[in-house]
Amino acid sequence: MIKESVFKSFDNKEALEAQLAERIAKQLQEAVDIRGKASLVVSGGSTPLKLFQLLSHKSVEWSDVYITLADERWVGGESDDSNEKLVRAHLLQNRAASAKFQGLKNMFSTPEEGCEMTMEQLAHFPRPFDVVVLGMGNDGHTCSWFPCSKEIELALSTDKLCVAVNPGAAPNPRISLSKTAILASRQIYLHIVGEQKLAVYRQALENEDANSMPIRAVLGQHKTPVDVYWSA
Ligand SMILES: O=C1O[C@H](COP(=O)(O)O)[C@@H](O)[C@H](O)[C@H]1O
Repeated sequence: MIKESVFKSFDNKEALEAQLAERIAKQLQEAVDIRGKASLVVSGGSTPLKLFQLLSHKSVEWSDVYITLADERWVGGESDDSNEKLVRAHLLQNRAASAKFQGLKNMFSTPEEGCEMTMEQLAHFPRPFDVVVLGMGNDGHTCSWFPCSKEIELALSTDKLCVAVNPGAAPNPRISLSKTAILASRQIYLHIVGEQKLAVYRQALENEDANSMPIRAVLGQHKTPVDVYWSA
């Protein structure tokens, strides 16, 4: 059994998003006040869209905030599958338009070829990351740590910042921050919505086999605080 992390439950997603956006903004500004700069790692997919919009209006010294992605699909920046496109359209707007964003996808044709360059491009990021916002798929994946991929053990064991992933059961080759990179953070949030994700989360707490449900690699560790934000 995995010991449950901080679990915050909301009646609706709007209440969750409002509180999470407020908390992230506060932590980013505190990091800027203390260290002169802050770093934020966000996930893609469908869940964080409104959270991004709320965050973009927050009063933070955004020009001192470095933003990147937990994972990316290896597709062009104009594709609807691009996590970078989502971030550009919904987070890097309004007050947050001046944040320093670095995407994970580059001009190489595969994530295997592009991985080294991505790591170089992230080398100047303030670390440990101040805030990491993760999502979770119904198969228990987080970042692009897919249980069905042949790279899952590497993603969960490498000391490198990034790993190329070919999910098998999900579309598009991916690049993902590694478990080592994600856990080297001051605060992780797991942002999940709906009864199905709640059931997946509860199933993840049942044992520690991270290869079959990679979210366990985050929930089953005690080095980095993980707050779970769930709404119906
Ligand atoms: O493929 C991905 O899926 C997860 C979960 O996405 P959601 O649509 O269920 O919110 C996401 O966290 C990850 O960044 C994305 O690449």
